[in-house]
Parts: sequence; C-alpha cells; structure tokens
Amino acid sequence: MTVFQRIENAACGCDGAPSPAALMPVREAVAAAVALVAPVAETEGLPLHRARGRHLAAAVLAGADMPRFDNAAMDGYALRAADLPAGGVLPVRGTCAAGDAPAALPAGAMMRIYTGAPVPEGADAVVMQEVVEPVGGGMVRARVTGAVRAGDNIRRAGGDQRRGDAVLAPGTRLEAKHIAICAGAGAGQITVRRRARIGLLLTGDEITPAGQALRGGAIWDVNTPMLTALCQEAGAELTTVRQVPDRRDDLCAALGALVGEVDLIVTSGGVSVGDRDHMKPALRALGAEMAVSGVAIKPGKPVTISRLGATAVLSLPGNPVSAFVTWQVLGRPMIDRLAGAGVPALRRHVRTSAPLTHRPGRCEYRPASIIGYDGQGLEIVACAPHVNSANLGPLAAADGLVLIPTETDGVAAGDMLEFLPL
Ligand SMILES: Nc1nc2c(c(=O)[nH]1)N[C@H]1C(S)=C(S)[C@@H](COP(=O)(O)OP(=O)(O)OC[C@H]3O[C@@H](n4cnc5c(N)ncnc54)[C@H](O)[C@@H]3O)O[C@H]1N2
Ligand code: MOO
Repeated sequence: MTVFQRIENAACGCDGAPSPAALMPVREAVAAAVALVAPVAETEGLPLHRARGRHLAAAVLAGADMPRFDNAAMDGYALRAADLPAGGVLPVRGTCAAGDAPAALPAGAMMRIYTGAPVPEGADAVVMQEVVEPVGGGMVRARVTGAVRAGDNIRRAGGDQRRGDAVLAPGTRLEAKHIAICAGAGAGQITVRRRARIGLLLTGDEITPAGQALRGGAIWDVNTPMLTALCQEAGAELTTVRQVPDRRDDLCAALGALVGEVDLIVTSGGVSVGDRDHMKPALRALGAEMAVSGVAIKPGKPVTISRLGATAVLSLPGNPVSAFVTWQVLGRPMIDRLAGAGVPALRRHVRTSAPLTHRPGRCEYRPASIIGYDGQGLEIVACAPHVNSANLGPLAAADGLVLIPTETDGVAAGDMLEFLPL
C-alpha cells in the first residue's frame, strides 16, 4: 500500500520556502563538493602498528611468495604417496619443524613434520598424525591407516600471493585485515597520505561546552564534539577548533586566517537566511566562489559549499541532526577524496516495515533501526515517523539513515530504500 497523505505538521517547520526548485539535487551537490578538493599530495612512511585508518598512497607489493615455500598444513608425517606400500607401513626417519631449513626425505621412508615446516624435498604429501600409528615399540616404523593422495595437507609456495604481486591498491583504507596482509607481504613500513587537515569554526553565541553551567538562553554545544568525532571517524585531523562570535567581521577574520592553512574549513551554524546568519555574507565579503548554496535535502537544506582561494569551505547548518546528515552526505565524500580513497562501498538497501509519509521536493535521510529480515534475507527497518533537525534521540537510537527519494510522495510497507549505515 502506498500512502499519499500529506504531512500536516512538518517535523521541524522547514518544508516551506525557499522553493525546492532553488535547491540543488543531492547528487549534483556531492559532485560539486568532491570537485572542490583533490587528494592530499604529501605522503609519509609509517610502521604498521600506526597505520590503521590511514589511506595507502602507493600499492603494497608482496616481498616474497606467500607462502614462501611448500609447507605442512598439519602436524604429521611427510612422505611420497607413491612410496606407500599395501598395508601402509614405512620407516620413520628424521624430523622437520617450523623454522628448520628444508630437509631431504630419505627414499622409502616418512619424516615427522610439524605445521608450517618446509616439506622435505622428495615428499609430496603430509599425513595427519591422527591416521598414523606406531608399529612395534616407539615410532621407528609406523602404519598409515587412511588413504593418501599427492598434495594432501601441503600449502603450496605462492598459493596466496606471488612475489611482486600488488596485495593492496593505492587508496585502500587500512583496517586490521589490510594490516595483516601488509605484514604477510613483508611490508613493515608503508606509504600513506598525510591526514586531511580540517579547521572547524563554530558560530552561535548561545553555545556553551557540555558540562559547563548554562545561563540565559545558552545551550550545550553538540556540534564541536560531534564533528570532532566525525572527523576522527573519517580519518581526518582537526588542527583548529574555534568558536567565533556571531559577528560578520569576526567570522571573516576567522575564515581568512584558515585559508591556505588547512585542506578543508568546516563551519557550523549561521548559514540560513536570518540577519543573524553571517556565514554566507562573510564568505561573499571574502570573495568566496559559491559551489553549492542550498540542497534539496532534509534535514540540512541550507548547507553551503564554497572555495576561498584554494581552500574548500563546507558550511553545515547549526541544527545538530542537519549538521550530522549533511556531513555524512557531503562532508564525508570530500574527506574521502582528500584521502585519495579507493572505490566507495556498494550501496545497501533495506525494506521498510511500515508506510512512510514524505513531502516531495527534497530527498530525506530518516533515522532507521534494523528490526529483522525478510524472506530473502534483506534487512527490515523501522523508521522514525519524521526527522527533526534538532532532535538527537532518534538518531542516537538508529542503525542508519534511509533515503526517501525527492519525488516520492509516500513509501509503502515493504518498499526497498537505500540505507546509509551509521
Ligand atoms: N526563515 C527561515 N528560517 C530558517 C530556514 C529557512 O529556510 N528560512 N531554514 C531552517 C533550516 S532548514 C535550518 S537547518 C536552520 C539552519 O540554521 P543555521 O545554519 O543558520 O543555524 P543556526 O541558526 O546558527 O542554528 C540553528 C539551530 O541549531 C542550534 N545550534 C547551532 N549550533 C549548535 C551547536 N554547536 N550545538 C547545538 N546546537 C546548535 C541553534 O541554537 C539553533 O537552534 O535554519 C532554519 N531557519
Ligand atoms: O532544519 Mo533543516 O531540516 O536542516 O533543512
């Protein structure tokens, strides 16, 4: 069932002017945002234990075949399968352990071998010790009780990677699994891009650090800690954080001081249309080139992206949920571009558990929680009834944001929507 009912009471009163026609579609805004930045040119060498979360600037090449030599996958006995007589009894000669130099298998015998040890020259199979039993006293002669085929329990040289193979591509964001393959390839030090440097400017005379007493109309500052965490999550470095008084001159001075000093200036608040909103006038006064000035997105419509000299400026709305969503949709791709990040993750889709109302004109990112799976294993989500750009509760409880497309006037229960995991 599709619900065509209009929203009578929009959640945060922001469904009115300006007309959606004046707003840039999200896809265009993302392209314009990303086009304003380029991968950071400087690189640095890092030991593996400091590399998690960084982006590779160059491919990592395997320094040797992986494995470097044929080796035993099990503790047991190395032998040549063709040597095994009817009845399966062979003499046991010698031992080969991990770390030993490759040995030679005496003809017509088997050799004790341990997991990881080089397979002795002349052997073509390793038999697990569970299927080998002593004949007479000790382990001088032994019987193989199971079937043996050449190749059994041998990890072949180069079976994982060949020396010189690119095991990781430039742009890879290094997580634990990537660190593992670097180490396996013998790369103790790797070349990563310098972290993108972000300068954060907070507007709003009312904002006060969380934990401090509130006076008059003051409120606790959500955006500084939130954006700090979002920058960290994205792998960027916040080099400057400044709260700027709500005066155009102060804002101009603060913006001007960051030009050329950081890779991206991120601002919070003052980007809407009130005469206390100084962000756009300040940017214009400084001669900024406007790339995006309002986007057909809910929440976060007033988000603005510009360039001051060679420095990109992302101006997020002050409402915390709007700042969060516009960071995810526009800011994060800018950071990924600065980091030279490789292929973006595939889009994920979920099914809605209940109908959703939506007013066409802006696409909407709405908090959603995964509550189960349908018959095909697709996640089913429960969505907040609406998104309110100032209410953090639904966001904190959500597993992600569903994207309700711009022109959709209603979503039926069971419809598939794109899902941005958080
Ligand atoms: N006449 C109109 N008014 C508004 C429009 C509009 O189209 N016409 N758009 C609304 C929309 S949508 C949004 S979103 C907001 C964006 O406003 P600003 O970017 O100018 O942000 P502020 O006015 O500075 O603040 C908005 C709101 O957020 C609170 N805030 C600001 N900074 C923080 C912070 N660091 N931590 C917590 N909360 C913060 C601030 O106190 C305000 O309540 O404009 C609408 N208005
Ligand atoms: O309050 Mo607004 O919803 O961010 O577009």
